[in-house]
Amino acid sequence: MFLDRIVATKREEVEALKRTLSISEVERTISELPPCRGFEQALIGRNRPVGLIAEVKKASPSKGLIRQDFHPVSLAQDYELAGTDCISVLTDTDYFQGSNEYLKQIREQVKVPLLRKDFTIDERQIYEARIIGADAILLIAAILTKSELSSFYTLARDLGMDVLVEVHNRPELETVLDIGKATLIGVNNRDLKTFFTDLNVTEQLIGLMPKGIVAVSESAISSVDDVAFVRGAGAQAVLVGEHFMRQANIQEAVNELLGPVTKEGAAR
Ligand SMILES: O=C(O)c1ccccc1NCC(=O)[C@H](O)[C@H](O)COP(=O)(O)O
Repeated sequence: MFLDRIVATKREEVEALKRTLSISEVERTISELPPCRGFEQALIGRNRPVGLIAEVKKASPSKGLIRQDFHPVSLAQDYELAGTDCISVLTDTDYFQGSNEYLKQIREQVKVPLLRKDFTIDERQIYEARIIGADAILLIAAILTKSELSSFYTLARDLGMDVLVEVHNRPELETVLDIGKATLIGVNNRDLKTFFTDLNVTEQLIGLMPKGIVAVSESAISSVDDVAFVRGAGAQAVLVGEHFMRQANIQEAVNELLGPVTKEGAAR
């Protein structure tokens, strides 16, 4: 299964990190870094009725190469100019043709809070995320134990980052809610094991979330009707990658999908 292959690759990457990243050294470096930009806060005070995390995504396991003419900084600048609340940057190299360098370069050029989109399975990756300039990390419930979800969440928060915790089914959501830490939860409409996508997953899971959670609908969103559907289901924000990556004019595409900026920030 593809997800198992991705996690196996991450285990190899973590072994390499163990040789190159000293936690005491990175803790010193991190203590001198400026604070993170509020990722979750940007979604709460969103620029439009529905918040947007726009993704910088060159390729994917399900679709192969998505964007040939791929200039990550220029894409991120277009997203920023279009009033995107947050940007997600895929840093996995083997399966998404992403890079830590892309996130570092984008960090230098845009002010929008950044999500490091990767498959976190070890605490070293969390330190690494902070050092390369992430404001938030993704924790995927499908690949972590309950105890890992809890301890990785706490570590990321201790390092000043926000955490988007991703679920795809009811047992995963129940585990996350049982831990009782997550305030920002993403429902992935894509089953990462089969790649099958279904926006109804958003409707099913957001209905089970308590009040106070910032809920994000992720994946397979490509039309105004899709946005209206997940918004009607209770999503305060959407995470969109492939649809934007296939457009020639990114700024126009953002405004067509989400509507114009209204700065209708909403309380939870
Ligand atoms: O996108 C994939 O094919 C994929 C396969 C296996 C694991 C994760 C995968 N994608 C990560 C994501 O969650 C998406 O990049 C993100 O939600 C945006 O989705 P989309 O708008 O459909 O590009």
